[in-house]
Amino acid sequence: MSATVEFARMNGLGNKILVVDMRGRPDKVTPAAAVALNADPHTEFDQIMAIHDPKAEGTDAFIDILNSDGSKAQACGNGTRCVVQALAAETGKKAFTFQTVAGILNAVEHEDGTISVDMGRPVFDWDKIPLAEEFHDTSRIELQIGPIDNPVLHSPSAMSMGNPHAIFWVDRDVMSYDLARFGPLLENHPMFPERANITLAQVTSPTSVTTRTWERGAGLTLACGSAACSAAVSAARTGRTGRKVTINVASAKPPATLSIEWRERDDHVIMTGPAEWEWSGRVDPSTGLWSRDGTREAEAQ
Ligand SMILES: N[C@H](CCC[C@H](N)C(=O)O)C(=O)O
Repeated sequence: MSATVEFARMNGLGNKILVVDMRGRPDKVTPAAAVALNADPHTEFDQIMAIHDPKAEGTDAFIDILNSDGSKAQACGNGTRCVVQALAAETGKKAFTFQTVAGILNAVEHEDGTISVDMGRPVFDWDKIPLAEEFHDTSRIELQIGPIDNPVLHSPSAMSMGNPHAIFWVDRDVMSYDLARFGPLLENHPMFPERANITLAQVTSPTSVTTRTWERGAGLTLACGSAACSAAVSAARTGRTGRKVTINVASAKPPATLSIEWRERDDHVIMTGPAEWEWSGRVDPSTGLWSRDGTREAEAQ
């Protein structure tokens, strides 16, 4: 078995993704490899999407998702679009069914190159998100940060989109908050036994929401697809918007949008947006040692 495999550096609205081709191998991308790749400015990333051989009939691949701290994620919307683009370019297929630890995901690439991912059903039960305390209604939970009588952020909507999310509603520019400071405190708050992705959301119309996210296990990222889905669902669930919204991802560079529909007929959340290939190379999935295709750097390594 070769020591190295192909990988591609891609992004979804600036969310930094490494797509690693582990097909035909029994091993996994190790947490140590993830940490090493993230420590190098050329390969630093938010998520690794490792494509493995399918484990279940009717699926195209099993996808393992790692955060940049080496921890596992159950869902990654932006990364899933990157996987679709990579596999569509390789195979010419347009529709895919993936298996992840969180379940089955269907995705399709459209004529215009955008990609829709069916992210499945949102989960609102407090113990499945999971939260540490019982809440009958998780659309507004008791949690605040800042001075007790004048909190900076409070009463988030909590839910799982396969992975845990807390959405804090704000009424001014999401970029004006010190999320680098509050993000880690909230991600690791005792309310979230499996930690949580933390999103600031400003509703700008009945069909649009602006978001910015601190990701569990990855920190401040330019964009987060599952958080965009969670903001859209939570906005509709609390009567702030309808079930079809445009999410303006304020931190994306340049600022960009995702279309999200929380489908009435089957409760599924459909996320549509772009993916972008940047460059390819080879990587050792156990150590993270890598080289880039077609460059001197590759020859040197
Ligand atoms: N960037 C991803 C989410 C990563 C989730 C991860 N930070 C976690 O739940 O641990 C997305 O586009 O959905």
